Amino acid sequence: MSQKYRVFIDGQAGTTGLQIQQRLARHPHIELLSIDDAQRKEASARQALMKQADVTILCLPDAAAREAVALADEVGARVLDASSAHRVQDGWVYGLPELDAGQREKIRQASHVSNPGCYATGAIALLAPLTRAGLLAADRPLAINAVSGYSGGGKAMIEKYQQQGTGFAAYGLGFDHKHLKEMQAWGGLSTRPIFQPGVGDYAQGMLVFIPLNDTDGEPLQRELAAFYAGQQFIQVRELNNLDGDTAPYLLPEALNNSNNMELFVFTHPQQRQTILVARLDNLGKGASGAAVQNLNIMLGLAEETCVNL
Ligand SMILES: NC(=O)C1=CN([C@@H]2O[C@H](COP(=O)(O)OP(=O)(O)OC[C@H]3O[C@@H](n4cnc5c(N)ncnc54)[C@H](OP(=O)(O)O)[C@@H]3O)[C@@H](O)[C@H]2O)C=CC1
Ligand SMILES: CC(=O)N[C@@H](CCC(=O)OP(=O)(O)O)C(=O)O
Repeated sequence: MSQKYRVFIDGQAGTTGLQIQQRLARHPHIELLSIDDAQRKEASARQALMKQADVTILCLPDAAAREAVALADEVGARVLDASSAHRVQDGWVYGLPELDAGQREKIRQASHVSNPGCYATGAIALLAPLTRAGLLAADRPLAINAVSGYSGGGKAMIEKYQQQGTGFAAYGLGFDHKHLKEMQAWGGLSTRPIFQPGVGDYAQGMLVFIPLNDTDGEPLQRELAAFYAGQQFIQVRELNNLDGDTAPYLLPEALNNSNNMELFVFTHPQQRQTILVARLDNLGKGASGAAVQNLNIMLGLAEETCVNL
């Protein structure tokens, strides 16, 4: 196929934007429309590029993303939004292609696709098949913990960590993290979970944990393995399968620069205690890799093209 699709990245100079740009620069079917640096926050220049583009990818803070969508809608532009502004909003399709059997087709047809949050990608991938199968009750009170590399906080956090080496920090202690809504909505939960993340003194890579008391892990692992069988980017590991090289530790950086995500189930059958874990690159399957995967689906291109850095 020789046709090239035009893509404009609004927010191309940010962390997510740059990573998408790097991926798309070598994409055989994409021509990147770029904006003059001096004009990158000017509405009219951005809107002109949105009009020319087959898809505009928004890599902006939430408020700026909302404004950009208004500009895009005025010229009927197709949008893929990496921000958290539209993830549970009517009229938008949630860009997790592996969510269920019909999600890819919804993404392919959509004019407005919202790329999932990094933590939410891991939590929803673990929860959705299990709540749907009735193996986890929708109203079960859950706690979700996670650790992310500092690149998850964008340019400001990267600068802070690189200059000051701030060390590990726990947050989410106000019970209001911005990924909670999408975790609950797409994870199939009727009860709001507690979500308590942390940021580590390393650049990228994340682990998302869901500990479960009074629960056997084996049927959960079986369901996850069956549900994701054949998916290119989600690998379900064997029960209690720690990395051979690094056991007893599970390292957050193992999938960096890839669009892959691993799901693990650790269980103690006698104690009936289980921990579900997702491992992914917050900038890969958690952001830019996922955005390129969604873009490929929106344009009817091979899903795996240039999703890895
Ligand atoms: N980092 C991550 O792991 C993930 C981030 N995201 C989301 O992606 C979006 C971008 O995040 P991230 O790349 O980390 O953020 P960054 O802070 O690294 O980049 C944001 C970019 O947007 C630009 N910008 C801000 N306001 C405007 C505006 N009004 N018009 C045009 N450009 C503007 C900024 O410009 P300037 O350079 O001048 O500041 C900057 O280049 C956010 O919504 C974030 O939540 C999603 C998943 C993961
Ligand atoms: C370490 C860190 O600060 N992480 C960010 C989440 C990054 C992310 O996924 O952002 P989006 O919701 O825009 O997708 C946070 O907790 O707010």
